[in-house]
Amino acid sequence: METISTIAALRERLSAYRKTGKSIGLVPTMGYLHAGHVELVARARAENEIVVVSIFVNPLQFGANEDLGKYPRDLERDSAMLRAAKVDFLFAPTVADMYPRPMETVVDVPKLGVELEGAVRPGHFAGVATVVTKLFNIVQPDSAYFGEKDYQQVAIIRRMADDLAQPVRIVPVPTVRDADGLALSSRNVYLSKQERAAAVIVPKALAEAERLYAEGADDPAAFEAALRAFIANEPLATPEVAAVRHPDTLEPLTRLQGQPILVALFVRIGTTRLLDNRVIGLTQAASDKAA
Ligand SMILES: Nc1ncnc2c1ncn2[C@@H]1O[C@H](COP(=O)(O)OP(=O)(O)OP(=O)(O)O)[C@@H](O)[C@H]1O
Ligand SMILES: CC(C)(CO)[C@@H](O)C(=O)[O-]
Ligand code: BAL
Repeated sequence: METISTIAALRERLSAYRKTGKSIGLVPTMGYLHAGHVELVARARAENEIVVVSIFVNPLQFGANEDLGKYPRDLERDSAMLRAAKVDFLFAPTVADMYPRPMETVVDVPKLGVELEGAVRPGHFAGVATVVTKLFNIVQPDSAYFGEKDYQQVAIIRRMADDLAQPVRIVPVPTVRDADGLALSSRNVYLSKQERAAAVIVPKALAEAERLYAEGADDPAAFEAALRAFIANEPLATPEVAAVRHPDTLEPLTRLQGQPILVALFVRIGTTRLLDNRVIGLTQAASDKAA
C-alpha cells in the first residue's frame, strides 16, 4: 500500500492504471476505521483491480459547534488495517492539500439535504456533496462505496451523481453491527461505559418500528410519537430525529401500510449523536450484517 497526501501525486500514480484500463474503486472515509469501513473496503477489493481509500476529516461538513476538533484520529492504526485489507492507495490529504484556498464552489442537493439529519445539521450535506465530488474528480473511480448506516448520505450522493452525470457507480453497503445490534461508528468511542450500554436503545427502536409496522400501524404521526416514547424510556437518550419517510424522496408520508417505508433515527446519548435507519416493508429487506 502506498500512502499519498497530495492531489497531484495521486493523479499521477492513478493515470498509469487508468491508461491500461484497470478498474478503480474508491472508499471515502473520515478515518478511525472499524469493521464497517473494512466491509466497504472488502467489497471494493472484490470488485476492482485498484482500491483507493481516502481518509479526510472534511471541515466543510462540520457546523461551528460540532466535533471537528475532537474527531478521533489514528492514522497509524488505520494504515495497518488498510494494508491488511490489501488496499493499493491510501489518500490522506491535509486540509491545505484539499482546500489550498477557501472553497468558492459548493455542490448542494438542497431538497434531500434539508430533511432528517440535515434539519439538525444545517449545511452538512452540502459539505459532504462538495468533498465527495472533489474526491470523484481526483480519483475518477469506476465505483464508489458508501455505508447504508448513513442512508441519507447515500440518497444524496446517488442523486448528485445522477443529476451531474458523474461517471461513477454508487455502491451501498449494508450496516455492520456490534453483537448487541448497535451500528459500528467512529463516534461510538465518545460513549462512556454507561452510555454505550444505553445506546442499545437505537437498534431496539428499529426492532420496535418493525413490530409496530407488522401490527398494522398506518398513521405516520402516531408511529413517530410511539418511536419517540420508546426511545425516551432510556433516560440517557434524546431522539433528535425519529421519523418515517419515503425511502427515495425522504419526504413525509400520509400513510404507512402497503409500501416500503424508511425509519430514520438520529439519537443523542449524552453529547454523542448516533445514526441508524431501516427500510421496512420490502419483500427482500436489505439485511444487516453482524460484525
Ligand atoms: N457500521 C457501518 N457499516 C457499514 N458502513 C459504515 C458503518 N459505519 C460507517 N460506515 C460507512 O463508512 C464510510 C465512512 O464513514 P465515516 O468515516 O464517517 O465513519 P463513521 O463510523 O460513520 O463515523 P461517524 O461516527 O463520524 O459517523 C461511510 O460511507 C459510512 O456510511
Ligand atoms: C463520505 C464522507 C467521507 C465525506 O467526507 C463522510 O461523510 C463519511 O465518512 O461518511
Ligand atoms: N455522516 C458521517 C460523517 C459525519 O458525521 O460528518
